[in-house]
Amino acid sequence: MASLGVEDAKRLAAYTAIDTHFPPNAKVVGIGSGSTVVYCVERIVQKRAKGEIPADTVFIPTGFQSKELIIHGGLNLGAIDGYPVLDVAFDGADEVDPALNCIKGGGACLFQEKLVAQCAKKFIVVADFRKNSTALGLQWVQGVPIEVVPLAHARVRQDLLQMGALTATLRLGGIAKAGPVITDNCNVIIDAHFGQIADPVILAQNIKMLVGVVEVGLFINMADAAYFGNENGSVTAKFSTGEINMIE
Ligand SMILES: O=C(CO)[C@H](O)[C@H](O)COP(=O)(O)O
Repeated sequence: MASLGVEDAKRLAAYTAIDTHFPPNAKVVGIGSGSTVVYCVERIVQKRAKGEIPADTVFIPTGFQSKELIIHGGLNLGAIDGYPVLDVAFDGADEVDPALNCIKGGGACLFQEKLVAQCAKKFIVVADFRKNSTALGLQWVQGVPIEVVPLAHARVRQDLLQMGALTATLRLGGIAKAGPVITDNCNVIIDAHFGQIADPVILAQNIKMLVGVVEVGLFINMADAAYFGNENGSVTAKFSTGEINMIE
């Protein structure tokens, strides 16, 4: 029996999702952010070279990293303000619950990721087995990423703690940058851990109401399908309909 490492599991999920959900006549396709999406682009480039993907398909990034992936893959780059309707978008996730609600924003790209997902007729999540969870907040304990206007960070952190967050931390750049991570939209990120999230819908609404919050890394009822690469070489495909397929 195969025993895949995390990177191979990511690649397996990404390739399976692209092979299954990339429309043969796709006009506009969204590309998410993170390390798993790299394998989506890898697969798209392979298929395009074989003529299985139209040469004129336009690809919409969700931030700096995916823009670079699209350019370096030799794909046609578009922008979301020029293409507000997408055939499909592929993106990673930090944690996915059985209803396919997701925590996203581990790479600080959640605002553009949510905008692109919202514009897509289909939103497909790709991830490794670690992200397949029974409830949000159980496995991704760094906290829900929240994009905040810099001037509001102190107040929003206070508000989150009052709302019941166990921690609400301004994300710092570490050794790469003195001070906070600055998003592609020139904002900061607060990671707020609430423990196991009982009701992600209400939590997302309440956080979004706070003055200074641009977007919340809780993606509620957005994903149509999620593909998880497993250690044994299979892929678990979960759908918003509740259907689950094991692809061996
Ligand atoms: O939301 C994201 C970036 O903001 C990523 O999609 C998420 O963090 C998953 O990343 P990876 O594929 O590297 O595990």
